[in-house]
Amino acid sequence: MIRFPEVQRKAQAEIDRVLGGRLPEFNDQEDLPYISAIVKEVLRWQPIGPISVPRAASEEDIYRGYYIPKGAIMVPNSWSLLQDKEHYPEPHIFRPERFMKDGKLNPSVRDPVKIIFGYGRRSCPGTHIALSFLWLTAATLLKTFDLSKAVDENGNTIEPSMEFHAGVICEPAPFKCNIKPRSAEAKELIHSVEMTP
Ligand code: HEM
Repeated sequence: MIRFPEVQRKAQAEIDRVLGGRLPEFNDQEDLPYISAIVKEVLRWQPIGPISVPRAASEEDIYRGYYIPKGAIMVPNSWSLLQDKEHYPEPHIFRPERFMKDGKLNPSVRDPVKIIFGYGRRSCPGTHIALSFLWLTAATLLKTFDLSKAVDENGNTIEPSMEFHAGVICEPAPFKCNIKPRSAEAKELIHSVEMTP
């Protein structure tokens, strides 16, 4: 959101139009398709698991002309599937709109969820809970806070480095930013859900 403020503005416009002055709930998902599109694009654009869990071939096989001996270890390249130009034109660009059509989610676009949570019968059993919480966290943050670039002591904007740690789990390197309540009303909403000990 810090790097792509126009996405943040569009998401907040959708949230304000649909929710008015209240916080999002799980059952708002259908009415907030752009938030769902952002979650899909976040999972696609910089996948947390660019390669998936290796598999061993239980039998020998031939796939697209390649001979695969029994016992061969195969490493799924999720990154390459998520960067496939045929499914995601200009794949290096962060563009949630690629998942939308006529104001709704477009079911004909390949869903990154089918890739990022692994494959087959050992795919992630936490998929639904992870997606629900990702969605609710994104919607709640965007409803209540403005995220923006930090400013240094001389008043210069600090651009986020956009560096990512390489590894089995790929996460962004630490970066400075501003996170501020959007309004006095947003502040009240935040305090209204504060946990009491
Ligand atoms: C964005 C969040 C998450 C991502 C991207 C993710 C991704 C993955 C991937 C790629 C695998 C390997 C699947 C395969 O072998 O094909 C996996 C396995 C697994 N995940 Fe997740 N996961 C997430 C959240 C969660 C959560 C919230 C839970 C639990 C509540 C969970 C529980 C598990 C378990 C138990 C396995 C091992 C399944 C098995 O080997 O049979 N995951 N996950």
